[in-house]
Amino acid sequence: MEANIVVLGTERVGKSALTVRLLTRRFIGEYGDVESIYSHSFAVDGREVTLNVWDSPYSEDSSGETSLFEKKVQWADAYVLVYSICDRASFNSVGRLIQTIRSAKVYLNADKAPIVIVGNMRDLHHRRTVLSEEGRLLALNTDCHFYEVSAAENYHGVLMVFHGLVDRMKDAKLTTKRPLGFKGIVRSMSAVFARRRTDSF
Ligand SMILES: Nc1nc2c(ncn2[C@@H]2O[C@H](COP(=O)(O)OP(=O)(O)OP(=O)(O)O)[C@@H](O)[C@H]2O)c(=O)[nH]1
Repeated sequence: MEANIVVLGTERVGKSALTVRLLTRRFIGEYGDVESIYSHSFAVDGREVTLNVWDSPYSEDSSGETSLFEKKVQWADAYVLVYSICDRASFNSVGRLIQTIRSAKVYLNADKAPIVIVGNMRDLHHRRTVLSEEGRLLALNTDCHFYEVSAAENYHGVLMVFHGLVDRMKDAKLTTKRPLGFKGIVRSMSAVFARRRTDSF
């Protein structure tokens, strides 16, 4: 099984931290503004699963309808929408993202693509402005799944987010990887560690 996953959310909510945690098990603190697709393979019930995870720095177009944003939505088989539990605006934007994704997918006749809502930075509970119940309620009302995690402190929680998505996609036939149609988007992990800034788009 091969599946494409897009990680979305407003700025500095921990999108790269979650992605890098999944890939390397490490939390490195600061991450470059690198637009990247990473491939990650692991075994589930004896079958190899490959996830192509698209992580991008936040920009205004992440909540809009630009062609790059639409391309991401179309490319993805599933979505990880991240907010920070210390940032109410980032939580509010998740609701809007769900609507945008769902309308695009309805248009594409693929509106059942799983969406996971992730409240990150759980370790900063003393600065919390979004209650767990609010995240859970949003997920319930929008037929999404919900996790609260700390990319900084816990690898297991991050793993659960992505493995949970795999469980939901297992029965779907996601064996065909759709081409992106442009080159130069795949960056190596070394680009993240080197904090290299790119202007590929
Ligand atoms: N305390 C804490 N800090 C975190 C956590 N996750 C990420 N951070 C920090 O939050 C900041 C932003 O993290 P990033 O992963 O770069 O966030 P992003 O959403 O990719 O940001 P953009 O690229 O600007 O869109 C960094 O300083 C991280 O170290 C977490 O779980 N706990």
